[in-house]
Amino acid sequence: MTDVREKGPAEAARVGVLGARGRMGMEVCKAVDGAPDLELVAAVDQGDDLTEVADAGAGVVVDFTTPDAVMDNLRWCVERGVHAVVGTTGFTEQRLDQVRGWLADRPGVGVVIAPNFGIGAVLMMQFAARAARHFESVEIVEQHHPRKLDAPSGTATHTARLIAAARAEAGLGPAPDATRDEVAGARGADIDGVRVHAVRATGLVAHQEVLFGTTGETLTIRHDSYDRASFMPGVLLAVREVVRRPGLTVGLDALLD
Ligand SMILES: NC(=O)C1=CN([C@@H]2O[C@H](COP(=O)(O)OP(=O)(O)OC[C@H]3O[C@@H](n4cnc5c(N)ncnc54)[C@H](O)[C@@H]3O)[C@@H](O)[C@H]2O)C=CC1
Ligand SMILES: O=C(O)C1=N[C@H](C(=O)O)C[C@H](O)C1
Repeated sequence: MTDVREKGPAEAARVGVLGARGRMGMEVCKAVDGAPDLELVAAVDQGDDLTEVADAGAGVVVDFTTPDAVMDNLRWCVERGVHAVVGTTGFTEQRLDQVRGWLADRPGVGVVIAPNFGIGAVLMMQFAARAARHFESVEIVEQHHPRKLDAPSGTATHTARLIAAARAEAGLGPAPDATRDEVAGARGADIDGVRVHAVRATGLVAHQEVLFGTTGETLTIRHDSYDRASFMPGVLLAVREVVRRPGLTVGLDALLD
């Protein structure tokens, strides 16, 4: 089995895309194709053989598939020394630990997993984490196109966890809420004590509001992706950086600093 660490930088710029016929995959193929320093060498979707990626000599794989498919894909990449950039959702702490376990056996391999590659979305999450300790109330409303398979979104889940950690560190208890759910789900999902509401509507792409409240004031932090092109600068940044970052990197934050 060829290991990417035995390959030169030219091979590391050879990119394979998994989920290539999906909404994000198609956009990634276009972006990689248009980047002068990168070469699209494999475009794979469900039913295709992953060995296409190895045969094409891809040094980096980008995965935008489904939460059901991504773990097998990622394991396949790590075992073959292929760096991976992953946008697919569904990463629990348990899944991240599993990836860390695979990487422990392949110390030169890099994996970047980001719930959102939009630069504005990354900043929105950072701003929300910063604001969290100053407000007793917080709720998240994520809004997406109706063909999205999962709810709540990976971005909303990640944001909720960041906010919950910041609230715990600041010694904040649960947000005040005397409401009784008359209909199941009326108050949204509870992620680490943060309420998350998922809206699906035709015309939307990917949007999120974080609403904070305290005595006499509210703060709303909102991000909108109107086009999947918004994710591409972040994806290309990760493709270029992942070869220099062995191990697991979660989120784009470290790559933007
Ligand atoms: N991190 C980020 O910035 C973003 C993440 N996403 C996430 O990316 C994922 C994909 O989103 P979309 O492109 O909208 O979905 P999509 O449903 O349009 O595309 C998924 C594609 O993966 C293919 N696929 C399924 N199993 C496969 C396998 N085993 N091997 C190869 N291909 C396989 C499907 O046939 C489909 O073409 C979702 O989890 C979504 O939440 C979406 C947008 C941005
Ligand atoms: O499915 C999508 O479209 C998106 N998925 C990601 C998520 O679940 O957070 C990122 C973005 O919101 C678009």
